[in-house]
Amino acid sequence: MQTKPFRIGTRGSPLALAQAHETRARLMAAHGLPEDMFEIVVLSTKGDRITDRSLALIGGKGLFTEEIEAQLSSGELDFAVHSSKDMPTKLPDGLYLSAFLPREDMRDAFIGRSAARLLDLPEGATVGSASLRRQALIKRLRPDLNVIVFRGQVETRLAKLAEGQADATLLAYAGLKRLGKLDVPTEILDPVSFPPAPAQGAIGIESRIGDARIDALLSAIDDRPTRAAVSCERGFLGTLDGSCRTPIAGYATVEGDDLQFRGMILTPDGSQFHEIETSGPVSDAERLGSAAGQAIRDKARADFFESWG
Ligand SMILES: NCc1[nH]cc(CCC(=O)O)c1CC(=O)O
Repeated sequence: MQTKPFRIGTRGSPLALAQAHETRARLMAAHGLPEDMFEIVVLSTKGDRITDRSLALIGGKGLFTEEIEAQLSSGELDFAVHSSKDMPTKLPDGLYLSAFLPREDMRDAFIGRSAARLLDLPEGATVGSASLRRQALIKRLRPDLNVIVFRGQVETRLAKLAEGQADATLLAYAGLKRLGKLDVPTEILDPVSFPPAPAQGAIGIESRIGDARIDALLSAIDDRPTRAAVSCERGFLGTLDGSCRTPIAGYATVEGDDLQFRGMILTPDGSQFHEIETSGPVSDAERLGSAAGQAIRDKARADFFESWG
């Protein structure tokens, strides 16, 4: 019988804390455990401390997870709550994504000041985003727009927008919803023309491989359809490029035993892109994603993909 509280690792941003609290609430409900059986341990990561440079330039996704993973591996934490989107495709030896909460809306939200919709922005308007994927997708649809780097927490980006540093910005709808900012978006972008990042909107829980006690705790809140969709999307991402230097987009939807996936890769300026569509059984989720990655790579090799190095 467990008597000491479970130690849950998380970053300290309001979004990360909301995700840790949601995870705790689901575990309390699933197991009938009191709140004080879960201790939320807030850790600062390199990604949180460095806010003035593009993530792609300072080393990519691992920046938000290194410190937390070190404490998971050493046993100081029992499990960690993450945005699955921020997780590198390769995790440190001995750790894995052991559970996923039911996915929130996966789409991107557009927040416009000078127009409510992306396609209605005036010519040459400025859009703030630090995401290479969003930058490329914006340029693909609106090559005239001026994209500037917007980094930092959701609140920071919204403040920059309100100050007039840009005419519009884009954020994950899921994050805005989790922060209770439902009325902030002026448009929810269609995922076919503006596909989300792999694993966007899915809270993932990382823990040690072979920790039967933690596996038993977490399996009660694991959402199988979300696991399948995220496995497929991460399979796609992993085959193409594990870092975040390449604009890669894609999402899977699951209905019963059937999984559908759409993926896209773009040049950073959005002038060239390739799309792929596939479907198959949920049991093949990861393989479907990596095969789609291989297929889109083959399609693209002839023209632009090779030149990315
Ligand atoms: N890279 C930051 C990040 N990581 C996860 C989310 C949103 C929540 C999610 O996708 O689950 C965000 C903010 C954003 O893209 O607006």
